[in-house]
Amino acid sequence: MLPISSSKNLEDDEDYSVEYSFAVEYSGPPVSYNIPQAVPVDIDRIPTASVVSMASISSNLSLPVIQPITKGDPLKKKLSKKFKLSSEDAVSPKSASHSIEFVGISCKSMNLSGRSGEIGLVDVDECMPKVLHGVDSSGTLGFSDSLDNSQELSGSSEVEDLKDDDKEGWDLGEEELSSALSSKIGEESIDGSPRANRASSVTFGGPESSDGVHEQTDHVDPEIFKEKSKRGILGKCPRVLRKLLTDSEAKQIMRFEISCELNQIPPWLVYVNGKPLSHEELDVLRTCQYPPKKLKPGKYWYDKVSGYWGKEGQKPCQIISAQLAVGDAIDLKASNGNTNIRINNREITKVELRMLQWARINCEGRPHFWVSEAGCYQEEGQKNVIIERIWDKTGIKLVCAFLSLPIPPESANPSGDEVVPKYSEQKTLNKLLLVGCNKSGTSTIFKQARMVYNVHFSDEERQSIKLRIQSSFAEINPVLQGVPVRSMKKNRYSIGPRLKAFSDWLQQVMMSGNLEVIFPAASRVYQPLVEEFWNDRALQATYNRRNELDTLPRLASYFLDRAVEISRTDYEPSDMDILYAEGIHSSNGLSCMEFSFSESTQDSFMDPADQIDLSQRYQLIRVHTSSLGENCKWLEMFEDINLVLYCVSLTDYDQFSEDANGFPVNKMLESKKLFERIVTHPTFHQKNFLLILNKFDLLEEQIKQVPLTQCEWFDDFNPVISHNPNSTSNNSNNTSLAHRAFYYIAVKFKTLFYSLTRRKLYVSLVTGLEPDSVDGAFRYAREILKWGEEKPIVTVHDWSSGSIEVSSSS
Ligand SMILES: Nc1nc2c(ncn2[C@@H]2O[C@H](COP(=O)(O)OP(=O)(O)OP(=O)(O)O)[C@@H](O)[C@H]2O)c(=O)[nH]1
Ligand SMILES: [Mg+2]
Repeated sequence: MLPISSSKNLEDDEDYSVEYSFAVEYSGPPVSYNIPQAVPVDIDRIPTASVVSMASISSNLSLPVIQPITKGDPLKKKLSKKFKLSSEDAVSPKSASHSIEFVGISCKSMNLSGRSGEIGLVDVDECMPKVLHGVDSSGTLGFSDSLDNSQELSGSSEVEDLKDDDKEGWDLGEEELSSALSSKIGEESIDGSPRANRASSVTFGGPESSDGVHEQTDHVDPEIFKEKSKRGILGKCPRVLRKLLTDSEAKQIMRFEISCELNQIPPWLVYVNGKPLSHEELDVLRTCQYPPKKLKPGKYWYDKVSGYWGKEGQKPCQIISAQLAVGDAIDLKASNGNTNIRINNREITKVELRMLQWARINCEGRPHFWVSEAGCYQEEGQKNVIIERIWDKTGIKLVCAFLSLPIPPESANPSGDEVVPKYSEQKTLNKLLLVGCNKSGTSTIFKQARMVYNVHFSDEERQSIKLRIQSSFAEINPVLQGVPVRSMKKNRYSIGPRLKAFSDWLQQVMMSGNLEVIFPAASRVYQPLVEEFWNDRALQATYNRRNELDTLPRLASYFLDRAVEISRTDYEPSDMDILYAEGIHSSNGLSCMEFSFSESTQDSFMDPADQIDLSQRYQLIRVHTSSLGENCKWLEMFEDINLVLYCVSLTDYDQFSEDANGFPVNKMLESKKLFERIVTHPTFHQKNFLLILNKFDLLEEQIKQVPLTQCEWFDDFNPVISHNPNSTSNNSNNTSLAHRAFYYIAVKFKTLFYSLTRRKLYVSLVTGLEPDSVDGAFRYAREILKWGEEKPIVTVHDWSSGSIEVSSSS
């Protein structure tokens, strides 16, 4: 039936979607199914509402207050059904006012206007934002405390009721509202179990959890879970409210929402060491110096002695203030550890054990430790032996950062040269481990990556780098001066007595180990001398023959060219200086940084399906082999690494180092041995490896002088023979020779890797000193990670067919 039009012609009426129906009572023969009952509509009882006053929240924001719907209205029943009120809720207890609260939202908001008895939809533009507050169980509409203005609504006795403690809040988002009103959906929107109502929060936001990710629900009280997921949207402004209000108004409302008493965490939903908290305990917890961050309802454990705090069954996530009178005594299995090692009567988790091992705390014999708030370890039964404060150990904070373990709150902003990256959720991080033999170039690649991905050096870091460069420069000078003097003709290479004295003094200072302390001041005093020293004919003559000096590191050339500038007090190291400087990360053999990729031109040519999410975070951990311990036993700390980058210097084939007994070992063979050890380490079982063949620029030079066969592993390298008759091999071209050598070495490692793991090794050709080259290698690493996600079991690649896939950016 079409609507009866009183004032308009049918043709003018736009809304043909409105349908009416009528029903008559069935009076036919009996049927086997239930016949729908028609409930007659009593026109007089259709609810009406009208704006009775304007409630002001602030000077420039007022919201219309709507007249309550009268008791026993059919609409009330309809609404309660839509909102799935349980029958007890719908039946009105005399004084309790259960309020459903929602903000007049959605582009079509509900207009319960005036007394004409019509309910219609109007455009938002035509009306003020409506706040429809609560149909309570007695059928009243009104404000709840969250707007904190119930006083202003005097005159309405129902409003007074809202001050009762026993209020019910509901999340009602725009979708629910509009759909409830347009009778499209209903059932799934709101759940109203009585206890949950007591605890549920009052929100202006939509019902969906902000990040769309819910925490693990098993073994979690459904009540806690519900409360937690609702809490996530507190203070988050729904889209529509943003459209309706100005920024500051919306912000103010959201602030009200957060501070509203009803929205505070119900203490009985926060369990600490198995016991729900009281109001007082929650207060203690919230107001202590270092409270738990973003506390939500849930089950937690708390170690009162040390302040460690975590979710039940999980490793610690924070260190809060110690000695708080909160919760019961801690349970041995609070964090679900299985290490047999206890800290303050809690069995610790595997990662915590790794942290202790890294800190070189002896964990043999299943010790039980007492750990103080300050981080002092004491073994039970050994009263006098107190191990130094764990937080004073070098590198420990870095270790915690990549193990995602908490550090003490007061040291969250550390000083000194330790860079502690911001803690990120483990699950979103892709972890890359960069490792290689001595001088393979790992720290150069690490520093280069820092520059490429804009992980800036702090002022403190720059300062310590500056001292390091200045002092290592000072180390070079005497070497340069001392060595040739003995072996070369005196008249040409010897220096004058004054400079000799200076050089001797430097050497003395170096031996005393005080160079870094003395040098900044010394550089000011001696800067003219350094300049003179440098310009000295003898030194220059020596410098010109620097290639003959084993003792002179290659990088010395770079710094010697800048000698005068570096020895100035106001010298600021450039990025290039930092890149070339050695020993910057050597204090603990461990460096760690987080980065993400910026968009590159390469990416824009990619198929959108292949493009990689730029918000992905990566963590690069560089570890020096000396920190891996005997037989690389500390590698087990890195079990959650996603990709191992193994770095090899291509020039190692003719270089030697000394083994433990003082015998020379070819460095390439040494690197091969370490590679085998790491690849076969149980921690890295089934992990992907990317081999970084580094220092290609140097290989190009070196291969002209020294054949690759110098290393016995490469004795069958024969670049003259070409299996492909079509290839125009040009062996006089050294670049191509270096490339051939690179391919050959890559295949050697691939063969080795395959024999050890039956898997494919990825290879990347790199020149660590070139940013694009390093960037290329990391982008390749990113692709490998992506393939790993798509097909977790990597198929074996047939490298023997002659095809070798490499990422080459040199
Ligand atoms: N020419 C050239 N030099 C490089 C390259 N990569 C590293 N180097 C130099 O090789 C030397 C050793 O590099 P590092 O990055 O310090 O090596 P490492 O792996 O950190 O080794 P440790 O110092 O033992 O920790 C440094 O002098 C670097 O400047 C490269 O690709 N080309
Ligand atoms: Mg280094």
